Amino acid sequence: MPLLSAQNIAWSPPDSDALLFADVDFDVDAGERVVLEGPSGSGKSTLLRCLVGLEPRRSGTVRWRGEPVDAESMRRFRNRATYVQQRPSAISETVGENLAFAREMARQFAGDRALDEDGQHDLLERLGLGHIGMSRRFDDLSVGEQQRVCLVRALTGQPDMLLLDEPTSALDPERVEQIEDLLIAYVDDAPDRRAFVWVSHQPDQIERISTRVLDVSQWTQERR
Ligand SMILES: Nc1ncnc2c1ncn2[C@@H]1O[C@H](COP(=O)(O)OP(=O)(O)OP(=O)(O)O)[C@@H](O)[C@H]1O
Repeated sequence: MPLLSAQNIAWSPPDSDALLFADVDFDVDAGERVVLEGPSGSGKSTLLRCLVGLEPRRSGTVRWRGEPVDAESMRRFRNRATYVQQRPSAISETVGENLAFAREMARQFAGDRALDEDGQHDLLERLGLGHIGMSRRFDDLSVGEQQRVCLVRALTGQPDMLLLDEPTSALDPERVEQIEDLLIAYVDDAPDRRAFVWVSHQPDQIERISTRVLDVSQWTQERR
């Protein structure tokens, strides 16, 4: 059974009937590293946001391990299939508070599997942020630093699926490959239960990270 199924999903902006995309239908199996590609404005970010219920769909169903995701199961789903948005944002003021909040959420949904403070620090170190001050304001970090803190936040619950919207867009090439290697290994270490869906439009990156590529423009509609 697939980890995630998107079935017949369509979306239009709240104030319009003009569909941006329709008939979106795909499965993601455990062990897969799927890239969502497509031209700018084709709807890659919006589709990810639809999958995790942050954009209201016009139609369609999202299934997690075969079960439809509804309002009741949404929080649990988001903790098993964790979304990392394109523009990093703070959930609390300081770096330390952001990480503590992630641990708190992860404890609720992932129990013993969740990373503790040491686990988060190991990860920060692997991402080149070993010395970052816990009292620094998240909003004062560079975007590249924020992206890496967001990745640590997302990995704290050790989710089965990562839904990643251009998570390396603000980083230098060396750091980009470090993060790619880390996330590839994350899936490949538990291919029977983990996968990612990663929005990217850089051909060299797509080549390095993907086992399958989905082009969103196959679902994009002519806009009136
Ligand atoms: N809430 C919204 N209301 C109105 N229009 C929206 C909304 N969200 C997205 N759009 C529009 O939908 C289109 C697709 O946006 P989206 O960010 O999903 O594209 P993308 O493929 O991720 O682009 P990029 O590669 O540039 O990040 C854009 O024209 C955008 O302006």
